[in-house]
Amino acid sequence: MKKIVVLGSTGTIGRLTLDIIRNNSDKYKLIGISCKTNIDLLIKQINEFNVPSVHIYDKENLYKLTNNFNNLDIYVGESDIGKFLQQDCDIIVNAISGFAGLIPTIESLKLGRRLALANKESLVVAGRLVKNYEKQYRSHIIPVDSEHSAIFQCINGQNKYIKKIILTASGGPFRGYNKDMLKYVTPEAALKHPTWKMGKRITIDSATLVNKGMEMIEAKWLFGLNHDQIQVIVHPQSIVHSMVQFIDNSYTGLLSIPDMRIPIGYALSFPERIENYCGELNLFGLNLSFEEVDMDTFEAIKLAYDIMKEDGTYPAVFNAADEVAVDAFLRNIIGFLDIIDVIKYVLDKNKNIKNPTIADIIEANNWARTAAKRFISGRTY
Ligand SMILES: NC(=O)C1=CN([C@@H]2O[C@H](COP(=O)(O)OP(=O)(O)OC[C@H]3O[C@@H](n4cnc5c(N)ncnc54)[C@H](OP(=O)(O)O)[C@@H]3O)[C@@H](O)[C@H]2O)C=CC1
Ligand SMILES: CC(=O)[C@@H](O)[C@H](O)COP(=O)(O)O
Ligand SMILES: [Mn+2]
Repeated sequence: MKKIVVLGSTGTIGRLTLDIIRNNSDKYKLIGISCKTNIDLLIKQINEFNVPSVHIYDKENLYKLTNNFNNLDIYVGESDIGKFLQQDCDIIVNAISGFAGLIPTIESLKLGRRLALANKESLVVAGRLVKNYEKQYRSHIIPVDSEHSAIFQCINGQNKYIKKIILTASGGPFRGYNKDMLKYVTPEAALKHPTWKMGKRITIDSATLVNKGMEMIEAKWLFGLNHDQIQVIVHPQSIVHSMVQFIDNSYTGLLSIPDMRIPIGYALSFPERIENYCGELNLFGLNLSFEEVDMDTFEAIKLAYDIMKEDGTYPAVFNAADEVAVDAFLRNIIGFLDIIDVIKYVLDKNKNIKNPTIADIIEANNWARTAAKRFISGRTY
């Protein structure tokens, strides 16, 4: 019986992880969960899984927990995350969204645990440090992101023979649009992802292709690649979750229906596999297509190549500016194309720090948020 902690259990990935645990109660026991504000759902999860300990980021609704439970271990705020994770467990799933996932990633790695990592931001903003912690504390990151789970499985121990990886992108809801068409698209339209059901921020990031830019950086660190070993192609059906091309020009790819329970299940069961109740592929009904990515319209891919080459605090600034810009777009304060303009402006103003410490990265994140907010509110920095 493996003991599991799920960080961000109230989110899309968190809820799907609980679904796998629910269906494999002979293999997995949920011993800790966390959320930011959604205490009502957290309470339902505590009751269903009889969870003994929880972490909440915001203390605002703490009273709801203390009123309902006598024997629950409750941890509150960022300063408590290390203590919360110290309990005896086998796998920590980090399904927190955004920069907030970084410290929980580091605390998990310091404990030498298996980390099933959905929070791609941790690797984007601090990839080198995160990989160093993994090595130093003999912990093990298993990717949850569908493309990276696919690549992890496709490499199959043959890292030294990789020529390049081919990261597939659905192209999002605006595939084929030009900049004129993108000018007036609404948050409602951008939230209609063609193949996946996800949280709001990542769904908007898929529409701008910032998500794919982040995934390029994530892949660089996870698999130790150079920027020129990473190719992005558009594959609208989201059936081939990515491919690896080896030096002999053979390719391996991983196919399944687009259902995150498959890569989450693999991150829990690795190196074994568990049966899954997700749908099978109808091979005879498949119509797979691949297209070049339009980098002039979707500039995030070009930016990601530049950021990978520059490294330092640039990736943290890229992520922070995007988090602020996406939030402003969702609140109808800026337009769709402004998202990338905000990111470019903030990157341009940033003084890059090479080989940053965690403190440098946190500072760059805070600086970039302020710069992005000022730019959005019409002031320049
Ligand atoms: N959804 C998907 O299919 C995929 C997601 N990912 C990655 O997984 C991560 C989660 O995505 P997704 O599930 O879609 O996101 P959601 O927005 O659906 O869920 C986010 C979760 O994180 C919690 N959370 C948010 N902010 C904080 C914070 N400051 N401190 C602690 N907890 C916090 C939320 O709590 P509350 O509910 O209380 O707000 C919620 O449980 C992201 O990094 C995303 O890029 C990767 C691949 C696919
Ligand atoms: C499910 C998953 O892994 C997402 O990150 C997905 O990749 C988003 O789709 P896009 O390919 O449109 O970015
Ligand atoms: Mn992905």
